[in-house]
Amino acid sequence: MEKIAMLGGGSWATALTKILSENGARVDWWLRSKDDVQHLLRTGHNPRYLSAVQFDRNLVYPTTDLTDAVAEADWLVLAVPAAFVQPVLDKLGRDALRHKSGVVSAIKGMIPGKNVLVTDYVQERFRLPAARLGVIAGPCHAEEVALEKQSYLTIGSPDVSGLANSFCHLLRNRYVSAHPAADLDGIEYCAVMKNIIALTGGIAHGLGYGDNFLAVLVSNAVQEIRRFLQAISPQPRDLSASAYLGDLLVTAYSQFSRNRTFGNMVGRGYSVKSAQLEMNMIAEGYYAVKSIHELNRQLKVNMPITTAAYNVLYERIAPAVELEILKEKLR
Ligand SMILES: NC(=O)C1=CN([C@@H]2O[C@H](COP(=O)(O)OP(=O)(O)OC[C@H]3O[C@@H](n4cnc5c(N)ncnc54)[C@H](OP(=O)(O)O)[C@@H]3O)[C@@H](O)[C@H]2O)C=CC1
Ligand SMILES: O=C(CO)COP(=O)(O)O
Repeated sequence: MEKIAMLGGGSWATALTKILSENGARVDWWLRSKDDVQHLLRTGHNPRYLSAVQFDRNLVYPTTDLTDAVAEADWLVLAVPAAFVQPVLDKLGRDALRHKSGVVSAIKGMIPGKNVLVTDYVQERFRLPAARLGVIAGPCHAEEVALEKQSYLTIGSPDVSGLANSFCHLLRNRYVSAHPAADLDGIEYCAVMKNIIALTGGIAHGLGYGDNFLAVLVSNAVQEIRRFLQAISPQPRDLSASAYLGDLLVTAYSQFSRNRTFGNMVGRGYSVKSAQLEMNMIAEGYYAVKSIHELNRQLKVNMPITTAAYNVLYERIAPAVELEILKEKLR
């Protein structure tokens, strides 16, 4: 039996724990909330995220003890939002992951302040070879996994035929298709950037812009993402694949999108703080836009959408003013 340590207590950790445990893996699940762990132990349900999902208590072992959760696992899956993951990882000893089959990040964000990809941080901190790292990507909302709607995941890793293939095998089921891919960095950066685009689309929607504008925003976003990836991680890649374009589309258009919802509130006049409080979930794009903007100070890629989102969220430019400027730059 494969043993997996799942880190994170939110929607995506809950959905992935459902998929993995229903496929017969043992999941040692680290959550930060003692109350949530107690509730899971008592009832088999995560009380605050996808609470309808019932877990098999012979396969799923919730705990607040991080070292315990990780100790015996073959695989580590990271599903703590990027803004909070570094302090969690830093509690583990530098050799704690040395014998794992792989560390797979399900996080779509960057380490704030350091502005590095989560897998780059893990590789450096735990001195792991790149071939032991992977990302879980693709257009997939936790809410639809809970409802067992057909979904597609891509596992990116330099070790396509080993790590990526093996992890796909752990995920595939009646309603989840999983495919391996080699472009770890490109997939991870794209997953970060699509959140910024969806957030900006949400701002536009909140201001009253319609579907015509959103379609143009998304088309321009593909070009912006292409330019950025070409500058930061140049290699041939097909951006129309679902790990890139599919993820951008689901986030930009879905009712479940946290980033779009957050942007929509900002467009309607909520402050960042009140939008965050009201959502009760994490919009990674808010943090990502700062990292990408700062990274781009050196790269100097033309990124009008990211610049607009940064100006609204961090320079306190009125959304209506910033969108007026952005609209002139789109084609
Ligand atoms: N939801 C989805 O459909 C998908 C999410 N992802 C990615 O998964 C990652 C996790 O997101 P998701 O599961 O959606 O998160 P949610 O928005 O569902 O939940 C938020 C999580 O963040 C934790 N959290 C909030 N504030 C803090 C803090 N200050 N310190 C530490 N932890 C905190 C919460 O813990 P608590 O409840 O204890 O407050 C909770 O576990 C993100 O990178 C996201 O982009 C990727 C694909 C799909
Ligand atoms: O990445 C995700 C789905 O693929 C989740 O992010 P959003 O909730 O913002 O769409």
